[in-house]
Amino acid sequence: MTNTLFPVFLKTDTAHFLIVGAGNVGLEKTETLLRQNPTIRITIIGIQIHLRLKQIVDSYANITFFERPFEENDLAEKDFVIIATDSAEVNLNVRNLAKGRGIKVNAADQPDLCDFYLGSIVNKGNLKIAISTNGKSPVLAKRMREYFTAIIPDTIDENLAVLHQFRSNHKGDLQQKLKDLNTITAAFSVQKKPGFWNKFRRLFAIN
Ligand SMILES: C[C@@]1(CC(=O)O)C2=NC(=C\c3[nH]c(c(CCC(=O)O)c3CC(=O)O)Cc3[nH]c(c(CC(=O)O)c3CCC(=O)O)/C=C3\N/C(=C\2)[C@@H](CCC(=O)O)[C@]3(C)CC(=O)O)/[C@H]1CCC(=O)O
Ligand SMILES: NC(=O)c1ccc[n+]([C@@H]2O[C@H](COP(=O)([O-])OP(=O)(O)OC[C@H]3O[C@@H](n4cnc5c(N)ncnc54)[C@H](O)[C@@H]3O)[C@@H](O)[C@H]2O)c1
Repeated sequence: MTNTLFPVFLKTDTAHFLIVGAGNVGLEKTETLLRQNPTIRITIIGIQIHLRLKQIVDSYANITFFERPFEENDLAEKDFVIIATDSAEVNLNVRNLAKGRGIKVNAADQPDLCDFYLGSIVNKGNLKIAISTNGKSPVLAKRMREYFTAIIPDTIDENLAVLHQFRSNHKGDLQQKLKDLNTITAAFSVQKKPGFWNKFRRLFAIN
């Protein structure tokens, strides 16, 4: 097995993230988290802070910043750590201390230090797709995000609302409910769109 990653969808309302490093990468990762949940709880540590990140910190009550070097106690009561300093030594130290406490770690440019990777995310209301290339090509993950964002209509969220309603109101037994749900979603079946995968193959020049 060469790809053993298991995607999960994390509830961010209850999670507290620690970001160590407040430069370009710290900024990018903060924006990435905020894009999914503007009220996500984040603590950021950095000796110096990127100007734009300072503006973000100042405008979000849910983000706390400490302008100093990382200390072990920063890990207290954190659920996840994103490591983004420009010192490989500091990054490794933070990772080892976090591991000792059972806290899961992402290190921006060091896959070997990561317990989890951040994915590229397609957002269509309640439909969310997370994309990974198993660390092989983040830029392809970005391209795939752009592709799926373009081809999936925004109105999919309206379809979801109707389906949710139907699902909640259905009075039949489970077998009947499943049958009916499959029937009313038949328009989304791949078999109904034979041209789709050919177009996809052409786009990515796959033989
Ligand atoms: C998906 C996304 C999420 C996010 O970070 O938010 C993400 N990277 C994104 C973009 C991106 N990152 C990089 C480029 C420059 C082009 C290139 O190198 O390809 C671009 C493209 C761009 O910016 O346009 C540089 C880079 N990234 C990593 C390395 C180190 C290495 O590979 O060894 C290097 C080289 C550093 C160097 O050379 O110095 C490593 C990782 N990057 C990952 C995630 C994880 C694997 C995800 C997967 O399985 O695919 C992993 C393993 C760890 C992690 O960071 O979680 C986000 C897309 C957001 C979007 O949707 O737009
Ligand atoms: N900028 C990018 O897009 C990019 C892309 C790929 C990889 N990287 C790598 O990622 C790392 C970070 O890049 P960057 O551009 O964010 O660097 P940066 O210099 O902008 O930021 C580094 C941050 O780490 C902080 N820091 C250093 N030692 C610390 C400590 N002991 N405790 C707390 N904070 C500490 C600094 O104060 C600063 O806020 C570098 O190793 C870089 O090579 C960067």
